[in-house]
Amino acid sequence: TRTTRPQRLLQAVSINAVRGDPDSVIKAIDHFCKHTEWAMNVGDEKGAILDLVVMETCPSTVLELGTYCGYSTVRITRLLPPATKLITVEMNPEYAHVARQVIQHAGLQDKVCVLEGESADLIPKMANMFGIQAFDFVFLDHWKDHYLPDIRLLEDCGLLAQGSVVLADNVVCPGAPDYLNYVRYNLKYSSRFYQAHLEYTRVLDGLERSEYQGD
Ligand SMILES: Cn1cnc(CNC(=O)c2cc(-c3ccc(F)cc3)cc(O)c2O)c1
Ligand SMILES: [Mg+2]
Repeated sequence: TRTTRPQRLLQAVSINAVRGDPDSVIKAIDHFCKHTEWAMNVGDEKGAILDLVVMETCPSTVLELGTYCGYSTVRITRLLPPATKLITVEMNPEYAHVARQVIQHAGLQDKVCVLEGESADLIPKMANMFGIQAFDFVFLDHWKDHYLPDIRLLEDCGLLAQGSVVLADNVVCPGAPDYLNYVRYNLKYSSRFYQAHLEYTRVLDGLERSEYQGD
């Protein structure tokens, strides 16, 4: 096929979504994935849970690992007050390029920094790069076997503080068993599971919300 799935998703956004309207971008992507072509966005059902957790956290510094096409980036950023920044990390340059255009279509480009590269390389540089102490909210949605090493790296870099909330997608499907075991049985976290379904399907999945209790 000439075009890639992310490019076809972006085309659906540019045709069906209103420029500067994040909700119309979200609706256009969900419609595309339900009626045209499945894609690994967090989706509408888990997205509504993501919205609730973001709203109750009221974060001022946000990190997302795994941008893909920017669907969850738009979902989160549309809920943030003007002064806040969201940093999102994507290792695949083609995904990052599509995500920047989706984020721009939503009119949220001034609140988002899309970083290209490996999360393990970038996390240790973030405090200096952005002049931040800790992240109030972290959304994990990248390679599932990177969830555990990356949350440990965030701890070691002092980027989690008491009350920091880490929300992880796909803890059932595809699954992140080592990560779940860590956050559920480690006293440094208070963790709870939100049962849902894999985006746009009836397959069971869910999100794990883990609150850092401090050192
Ligand atoms: C290539 N790549 C770049 N980033 C990533 C990280 N994301 C995932 O792997 C991911 C995968 C699935 C999924 C795929 C096939 C299937 F049959 C069931 C589930 C769903 C998700 O929500 C995901 O986030 C993968
Ligand atoms: Mg996911």
